[in-house]
Amino acid sequence: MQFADIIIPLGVENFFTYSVPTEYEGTVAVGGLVVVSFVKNKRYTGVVYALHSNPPVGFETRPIERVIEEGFALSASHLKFLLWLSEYYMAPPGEVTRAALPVAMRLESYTSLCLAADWQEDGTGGVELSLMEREVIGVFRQNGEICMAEVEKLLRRKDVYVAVRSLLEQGIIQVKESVDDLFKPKLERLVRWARVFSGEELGKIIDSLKRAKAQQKMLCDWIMYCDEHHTDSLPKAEFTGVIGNSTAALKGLCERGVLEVATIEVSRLDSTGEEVQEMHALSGEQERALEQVRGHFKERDCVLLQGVTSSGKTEVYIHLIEETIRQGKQVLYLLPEIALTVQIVKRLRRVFGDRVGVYHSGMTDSARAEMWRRQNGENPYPVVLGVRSSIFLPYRNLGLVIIDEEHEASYKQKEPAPRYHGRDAAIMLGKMNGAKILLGSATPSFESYQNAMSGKYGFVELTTRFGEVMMPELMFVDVKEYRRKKMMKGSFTPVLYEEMKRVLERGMQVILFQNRRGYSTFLQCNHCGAILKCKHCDVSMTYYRFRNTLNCHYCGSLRPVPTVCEECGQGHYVNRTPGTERIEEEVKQYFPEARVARMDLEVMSNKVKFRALIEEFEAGNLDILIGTQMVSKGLDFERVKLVGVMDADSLVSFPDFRAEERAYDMLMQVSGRSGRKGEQGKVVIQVADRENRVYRLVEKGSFHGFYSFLSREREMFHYPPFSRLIQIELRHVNEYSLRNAANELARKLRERLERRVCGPAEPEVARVRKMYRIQVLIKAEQGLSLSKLKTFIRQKCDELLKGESGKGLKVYFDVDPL
Ligand SMILES: Nc1ncnc2c1ncn2[C@@H]1O[C@H](COP(=O)(O)OP(=O)(O)OP(=O)(O)O)[C@@H](O)[C@H]1O
Ligand SMILES: [Zn+2]
Repeated sequence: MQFADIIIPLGVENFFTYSVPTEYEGTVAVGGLVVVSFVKNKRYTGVVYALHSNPPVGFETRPIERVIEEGFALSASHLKFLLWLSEYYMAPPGEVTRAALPVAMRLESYTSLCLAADWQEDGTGGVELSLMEREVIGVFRQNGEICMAEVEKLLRRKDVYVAVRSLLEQGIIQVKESVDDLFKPKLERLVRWARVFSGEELGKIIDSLKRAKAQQKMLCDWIMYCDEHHTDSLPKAEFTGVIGNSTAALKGLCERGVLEVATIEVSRLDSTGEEVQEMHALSGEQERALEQVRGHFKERDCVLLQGVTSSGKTEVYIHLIEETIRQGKQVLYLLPEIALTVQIVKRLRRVFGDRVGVYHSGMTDSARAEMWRRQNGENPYPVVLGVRSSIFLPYRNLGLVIIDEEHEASYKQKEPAPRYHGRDAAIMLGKMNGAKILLGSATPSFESYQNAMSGKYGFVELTTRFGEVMMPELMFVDVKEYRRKKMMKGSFTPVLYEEMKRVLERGMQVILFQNRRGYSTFLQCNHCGAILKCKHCDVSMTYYRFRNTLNCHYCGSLRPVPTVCEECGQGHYVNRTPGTERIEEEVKQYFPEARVARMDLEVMSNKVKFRALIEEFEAGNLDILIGTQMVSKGLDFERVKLVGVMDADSLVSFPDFRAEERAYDMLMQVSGRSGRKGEQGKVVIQVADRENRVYRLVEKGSFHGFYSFLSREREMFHYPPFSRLIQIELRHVNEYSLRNAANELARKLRERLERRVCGPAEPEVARVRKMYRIQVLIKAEQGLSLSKLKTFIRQKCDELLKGESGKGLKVYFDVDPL
């Protein structure tokens, strides 16, 4: 008899052994997806970890219920990579699998399902439904939204999985937790010419429409549009927006056989159809850099490309991508945030057209599954552009991994586990696949820079901006002084105000950077000074003026603003520190003529809005863009001549050993948006703490100097890149039990690890979702075996969990925390 060890996509340790029914012997393979029933007969889609013939002792195995079609099996190397992630980041393999597979692929008993909104009785496209499928449809019709376990219960059968899956694939039912329907071909309504008309014919038709003015106008507009845009069709929604929204007129034209509304099937994966263009020729310096990168790749896997902002790193990448795919290999191009994909995808598609696939969390689940299946199939995209989760896609023949803006903290997955670093995981992915890895940044992370300086990575520099453009002029302005003299205009010093005026008068653009979101970060009582905090988390709530509510960024709870102070009952709440919204309001007051837009998480959550915003700004239809760190990096706008940093001190003042590195990066990056083409740009940095050493280091402008200066301290205090960190976080509803447990753990760990153990310490936010949190940090010097260390830590945590203080305790690991 054959047995299979299965990874269940849940946060449980271990593998689970199932028996392989004879009918499936030979079909079940390592890496394959199978359906099994787990605790309480709930069904899950698991991954086969190993096959063997050793019956487990002490319990009866249950059989694998079903093997999922091939298109979704993980390759051996893919599985190996996931297991490496699990091991390195101390996350159960199930948790890694959960992160790796799109929801649509790991259908499980709890997944909520319902009938597709637009499904109608005759919507099967002529496919005959099985009896079981019809029964399942019946259950959904009566019950609305239910999960698979309930379908099984209602039908009193255990074998509904096949039917459910088949209905899912036909788009008759859909997964509720995903926005879109699953595996269902996406349909789009298209307005187009009913047939080809000659100019003469059209003339006649227009004449004949004399008494149907609306139709005549619509037709004329349509003809003009088609001419201008070299097109002959338009999605219905756009047609309504661009040409006109008179349903009657459109209907009239259709009835006359001039236009038609067709329903066509489209892929969810954006495609362009745009014509591809030649790559830009590289400048002398870029050519030299490319040559050096190639040279290093002969000896090393990893190269760090440090290029000042607007030096054309992206152009160098493009040349490398071209070479790689010419050799028939794949490229993974990683970016830290979705925000940056908008512009880069355009630049890549201009050169590589439809050979570029995009993958990120903003896509619907079906689109992600479609992409997954495609990459696993015969005709995968040669180039994948995506955020950190793209490391989970299948790769056939990876030749190059590019990690752009490699210093970005947003590469790190924070919650939920696995808490992996996109950059580091991608490096490993590249190595496991024998690919070359290029890290790029204007302000490399200390970790990568240290690797470059020690010779572990190749190191290549671009020191000038493309096109002999000058680096921007930096102006530090002391806010305190202007406050004292009462010369501030709201949050603007006269210096920034005047510079803005000058730039706007010349028809150029301004970016204002404010490191916060919301109308103001917090509300404070004007009588007793109490700060309004979240009731569940130990953190101040953010005030959103436009809906007059408070929002907790940690647990997400919302509440209205109390009229009197909850502490003293006398004062009322006033805004402190201005956020992006408040800056926007002030800009409107001081620059009433200017066209202003705001870009922050709020706006970002809407993909369409966000893309439109970037396009508007690019096209020059906006004058001022106000934003949080999203505006600070990677974006490439020609006409920005001034960047204003509203409050630089807020960058420096975090209680974190990386705060200064981050502040430096941020200031360099945001400055990098100014004057990227043509004449030199300016940057006005408003500060109160003028003497801060970070500002002095920024002024000096030497990254190497900055690194040398700060890395001495890092080395002295055993911080990365001179050590590795592992953070253990404990959570409990009871603060007292938590403290006890944490002290006990720290004591146990100290027995062997001694001074490498720091804490327990309360994190900045000591309570989240009613759970108290406390952290113990382990510093591991170079040379210490990490895997032994992890085994030891895990062992001590297990002891703790099994003991008296383990009740109700939760333990989380974060390896290389940021
Ligand atoms: N060889 C080239 N030919 C034509 N245009 C170029 C060339 N190199 C760079 N550019 C243009 O200069 C601008 C800046 O280049 P790019 O965005 O690649 O810089 P970057 O180094 O990636 O900057 P950042 O670090 O700020 O993201 C872009 O608009 C790019 O199209
Ligand atoms: Zn909260």
